[in-house]
Amino acid sequence: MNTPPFLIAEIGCNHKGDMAIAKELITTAALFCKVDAVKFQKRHSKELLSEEQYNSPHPNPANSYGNTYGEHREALELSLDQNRELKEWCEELGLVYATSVWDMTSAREIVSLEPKFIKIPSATNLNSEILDYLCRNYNGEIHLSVGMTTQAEELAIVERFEKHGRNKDLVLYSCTSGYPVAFEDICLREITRLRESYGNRVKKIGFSGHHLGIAADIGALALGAEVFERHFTMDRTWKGTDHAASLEPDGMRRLARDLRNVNKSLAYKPTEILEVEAVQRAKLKI
Ligand SMILES: C=C(OP(=O)(O)O)C(=O)O
Repeated sequence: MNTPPFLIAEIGCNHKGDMAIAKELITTAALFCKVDAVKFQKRHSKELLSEEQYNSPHPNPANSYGNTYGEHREALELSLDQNRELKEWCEELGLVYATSVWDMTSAREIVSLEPKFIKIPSATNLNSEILDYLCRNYNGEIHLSVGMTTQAEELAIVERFEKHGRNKDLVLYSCTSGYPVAFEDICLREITRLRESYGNRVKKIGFSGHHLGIAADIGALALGAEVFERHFTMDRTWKGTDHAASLEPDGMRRLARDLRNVNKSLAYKPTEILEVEAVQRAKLKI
């Protein structure tokens, strides 16, 4: 029997800074879509951004929730206490809660919540201070995306985890960092390359998708990905970069269903003629 796929609805900042929307997304992900986990993002924008970046306008003003990029990021941020409340809400609904951490303060804060896993986004995977901190101070799984990352950087990341003796807690995600990603840029065979290079050095290979539809995720499953992350929103037309690259509830529900069904079907025939076929063989075969 194949390991069941693990599907994460990436809420990220799609709650728009509103706890009611965050809870509605969690409840829908649990009860309607039946995913395994939901994920958020934690940032301290004053720590993460230079003063100049903080005070500059959003590069795409139509997507901005504030007068500057920094204000925009703050408007989309939930506090540590709010994250604690969301984790409790997830637990009540039987969902795994997780968060990606974008800076050291966020890493320390989220470690204190003791989630089942913590994610390192592609943008932060070269921050050795965060990687070392998590390897030393956090015992759960560490999930890490390799969008915007060279193969030499990728190897150095895996070696860093090995040096800490934490590589068997590492889930490495293939990812193309684009919003949304065109089909020709998804590059699903990167999953095969990651499996061949690191399959026996890390815990699992995953796929973090920012594309349209759900077909590519099924391809990723067939190529051996075991963990799947897709952005999740109540409405793809809402303002913001991630919404357009997200699945709405019915898309997420169909993805969860199809991943599980295709996973069951990925097998060789255990006998040359299956039981179901024996009946047909007696009736139909000439
Ligand atoms: C941006 C994130 O991930 P990825 O690099 O997989 O898109 C994230 O997890 O916050």
